[in-house]
Amino acid sequence: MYGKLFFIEGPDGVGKTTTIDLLKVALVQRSGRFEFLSFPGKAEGTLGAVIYRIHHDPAAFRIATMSELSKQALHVAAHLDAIERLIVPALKSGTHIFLDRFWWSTLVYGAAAGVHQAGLRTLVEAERLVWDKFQPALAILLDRDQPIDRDDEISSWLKLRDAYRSLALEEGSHYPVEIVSNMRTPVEAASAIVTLIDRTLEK
Ligand SMILES: Nc1ncnc2c1ncn2[C@@H]1O[C@H](COP(=O)(O)OP(=O)(O)O)[C@@H](O)[C@H]1O
Ligand SMILES: Cc1cn([C@H]2C[C@H](O)[C@@H](COP(=O)(O)OP(=O)(O)O)O2)c(=O)[nH]c1=O
Repeated sequence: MYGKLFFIEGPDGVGKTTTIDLLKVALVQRSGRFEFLSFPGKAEGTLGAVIYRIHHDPAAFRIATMSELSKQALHVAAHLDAIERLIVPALKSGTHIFLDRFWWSTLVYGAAAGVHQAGLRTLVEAERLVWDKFQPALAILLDRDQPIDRDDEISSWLKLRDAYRSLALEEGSHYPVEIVSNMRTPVEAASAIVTLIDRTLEK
């Protein structure tokens, strides 16, 4: 049987990494193997690692300026690499996959940067085609009304939050989507997610 695909989304500083660290511990006892991947990942020797560095430090690659749409196209390239090389083979072998981010981030961060909307949607469409029959079994949108430990301008951060919430509503008609509050302790948020995952695994 194929593994199930899970992911967590949300703007920077909402608590994804912290929650995932707790989920890794909690899900060890579950039947079926879980693999946790940051999407697209930044393991040395991968396209994802190079694109992560280009995103955060373009000057290191002697890139003086870069259009925002081309930046998102690089993200999509790294996603395609991870999907084809790692994720789909793992799902086919029966491993459950839990991703830190999904193409939702491409749409949300691209839109926030003001990129050409039809161009962005078309890039993401290529990625959706490559996911093929693998629909997410459960998408988690982690939610707060403010980021933690980040200097981001609050109004920009709230726009990202709203964009994620709208996307969650839109995507919820295609596969299960849950908005989980992180306005509580990390352990409480993680245990709410474990309950949702257990319910999904029982199906
Ligand atoms: N529920 C929570 N309550 C208090 N602090 C939290 C909570 N969740 C995460 N944090 C803290 O918030 C900061 C950002 O969390 P992080 O997991 O790195 O977010 P993300 O991966 O979404 O950017 C970290 O300092 C983390 O310790
Ligand atoms: C996945 C993805 C992330 N991003 C953004 C979100 C984050 O601001 C940034 C890197 O995200 P992330 O992978 O969470 O790494 P880190 O928290 O270590 O910086 O890239 C995009 O712009 N497009 C995408 O497709």
